[in-house]
Amino acid sequence: MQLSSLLYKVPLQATAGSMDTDVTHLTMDSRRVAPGSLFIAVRGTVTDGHAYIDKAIELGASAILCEALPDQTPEHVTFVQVADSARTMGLVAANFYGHPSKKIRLVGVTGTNGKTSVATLLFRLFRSLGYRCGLLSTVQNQIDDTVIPATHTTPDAITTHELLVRMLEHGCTHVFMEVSSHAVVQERIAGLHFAGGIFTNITHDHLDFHKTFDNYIKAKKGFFDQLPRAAFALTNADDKRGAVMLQNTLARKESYSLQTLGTFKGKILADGLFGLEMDIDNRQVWFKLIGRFNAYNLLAVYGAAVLLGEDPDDVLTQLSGLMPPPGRFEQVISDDRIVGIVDYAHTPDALQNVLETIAEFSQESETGRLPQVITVVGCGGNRDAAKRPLMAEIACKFSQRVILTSDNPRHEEPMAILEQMQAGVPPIDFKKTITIEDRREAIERAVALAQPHDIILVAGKGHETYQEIKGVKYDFDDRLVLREAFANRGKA
Ligand SMILES: CC(=O)N[C@H]1[C@@H](OP(=O)(O)OP(=O)(O)OC[C@H]2O[C@@H](n3ccc(=O)[nH]c3=O)[C@H](O)[C@@H]2O)O[C@H](CO)[C@@H](O)[C@@H]1O[C@H](C)C(=O)N[C@@H](C)C(=O)N[C@H](CCC(=O)O)C(=O)O
Ligand SMILES: Nc1ncnc2c1ncn2[C@@H]1O[C@H](COP(=O)(O)OP(=O)(O)OP(=O)(O)O)[C@@H](O)[C@H]1O
Ligand SMILES: N[C@H](CCC[C@H](N)C(=O)O)C(=O)O
Ligand SMILES: [Mg+2]
Repeated sequence: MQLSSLLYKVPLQATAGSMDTDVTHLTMDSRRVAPGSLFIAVRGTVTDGHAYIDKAIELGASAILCEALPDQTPEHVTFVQVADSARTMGLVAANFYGHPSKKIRLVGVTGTNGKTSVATLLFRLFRSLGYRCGLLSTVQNQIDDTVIPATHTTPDAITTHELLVRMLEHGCTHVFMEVSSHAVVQERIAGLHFAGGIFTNITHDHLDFHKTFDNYIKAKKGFFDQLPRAAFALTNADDKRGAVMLQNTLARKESYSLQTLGTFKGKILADGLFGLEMDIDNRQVWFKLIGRFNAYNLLAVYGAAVLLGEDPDDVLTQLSGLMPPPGRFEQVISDDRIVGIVDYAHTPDALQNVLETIAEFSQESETGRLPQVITVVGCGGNRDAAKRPLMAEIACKFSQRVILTSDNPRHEEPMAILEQMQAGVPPIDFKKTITIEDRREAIERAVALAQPHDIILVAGKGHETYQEIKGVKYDFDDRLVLREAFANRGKA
C-alpha cells in the first residue's frame, strides 16, 4: 500500500522522503523488519524503539514512523514524524488492514476482574446462538474452533487488526475482546471501532505500572471515552466507579445491577457449589457458574447480548447451559472427596470473592465435621508488589491453613516475594501459615494436610500451563499437579 494511503487522516508533524513509497508490512519491532516494512518506533518501558531505526533501515525498511526525525535521513527511506507513534500505529494498522472492526461487531470488556469470564461467555453464547465469532482473551484467542495462543490479554494494534481480518475472512460477525488497562495506556486499541464496551469492576491491581489508583481508573475510563456514539457503554451500577466510567462517553449509557437500579436487574435466588439460580428481568434461570461475582458476569453478558439485539429468552436459555472458562473456579475432586478448586484469583479482590464464596459453601457439609479451607497462593514477580501482603492477609482471614508459595517469580527472588507476602500475615495467624517456595511441593503439602470434604483453593494461575522463572517458562499446571497429588495420596 502507498504510504500516503496508509497515512490517510493520520495527523503528521513532518515528513522527509517520498510519500509514494510502497509499504508491504507493518512492525514495531526492528527484529521483524523485512524489505518493504514500515517500522514504527515506539518508546517502551525497557527501551526506546527509536534506538533501532538504523537496524530497521539495514534490514530493508522502506519507511520509518517516529516521534523525532534523525539529523540526517537516508534518501531511499521515507521518514514520518508524529506526536504519538503508539497511537498512530493503531490508526495506520486500521488503514492498512481496511478497518476490519467496522465490518464486524466488536465488543470490548474492561475491569480489574471478570474480563476473561465475560468475554469468553459472550463468545460461547453467540456461538450457541448460531453466529461465527472471534475471541481475544488472556487464556487464548479463538476464531470459532481454531485456537491461536495468546501472549497478552490485549494484543498490540497490528496483531489485533491481523486477527480481525482473519476473523472476517472466516465469516465472523461478532468479536469479543478483553481491554486491559495496559492496552488503553499503550494505545493498543487505537484505530478500533467498537460496537460496545462493558465495565466489570475496579479494585487494586497493576499499581506498579499505573503508579496511582487514580491513573488506573483513568486508564479504564479511557476506553469508554473513545467509544463512538453508536456504541453502547454497559457499566456495573453496583461498583463505586461504575458511573465514573461513563462520565465522558458519547456512547449510549446502560447499566446492570444486583443491588440498585439499572437497565438490567438481577437477583440471586440460590447460590451453591452446584451453581446459581437468578431472577433476571422477571425470568428465573439456573446457571452452571458459581459465586456472587459470577452473577455479575452473567448479568453483564445478558445485558450486552440484549443490547446487541438478541432475544432475552433465547439468551437466557443458551446462557444457562454454559460452563465457566478454564481455570475459573475449576474443580478437581479426589477419590476421597477432597474438593480442589483452581482459580485465577491473582488480585486481593478476586481472592476475597473466591474465598467468601467457598466459606459460604463449606458450611453446607453434612459430615458433622466442619470442613477446613486450605489456601495455596503466591504473587507474581515483576508485578504490583503492593498486593502481596494484602493477598496473604485475605488468605489467612478466610482459611484454616495457608501455604504461601511462588507464582511466576519472573526476574525476582521467590523468597523476597514471599517475605513481602509474610508481612501481611497477622501474628494470630502465624501458626496456620507455612511458606513453601516450590509450588508443586506446596500443593502436595496442602493435599497431605487435607481430610475428606476439606476444600483446597489453589489460587493465582488458573489456566496457566507454565511457571515463569528468570525468563524461562517451565511446564506447570495447577490442575495437573493437584490431580497427581490426589492420585499419589492413596499410595502414600
Ligand atoms: C509493561 C508492558 O506492558 N510492556 C509491553 C511493552 O513492552 P515495553 O514497553 O517494555 O517495550 P520495550 O521492550 O521497552 O521496547 C520498546 C519498543 O522497542 C522495540 N524494540 C525493542 C528491541 C529491539 O531489539 N528492537 C525493537 O524494535 C520493541 O518492539 C518496542 O516496540 O510493549 C510490548 C509490545 O507491545 C509488550 O509485549 C510488552 O508487554 C510485556 C511483555 C508484558 O508483560 N505486558 C503485561 C504487563 C501486560 O501488558 N499485561 C496486560 C494484562 C494486564 C491485566 O491483567 O489486566 C495485557 O494486556 O496483557
Ligand atoms: N466479576 C468479578 N468480580 C470479582 N472477581 C471476579 C469476577 N469475575 C471473576 N473474578 C475472579 O477473578 C479471577 C480472574 O477472572 P478473569 O480471568 O475473568 O478476570 P480478568 O479480568 O480477565 O483477569 P486478567 O486481568 O488477568 O486478564 C477469577 O478466577 C475469579 O477469582
Ligand atoms: N494478566 C496478569 C496475570 C497475573 C497472573 C499471575 N499468575 C502472575 O503471573 O502474576 C498480569 O500479567 O499481571
Ligand atoms: Mg483476562
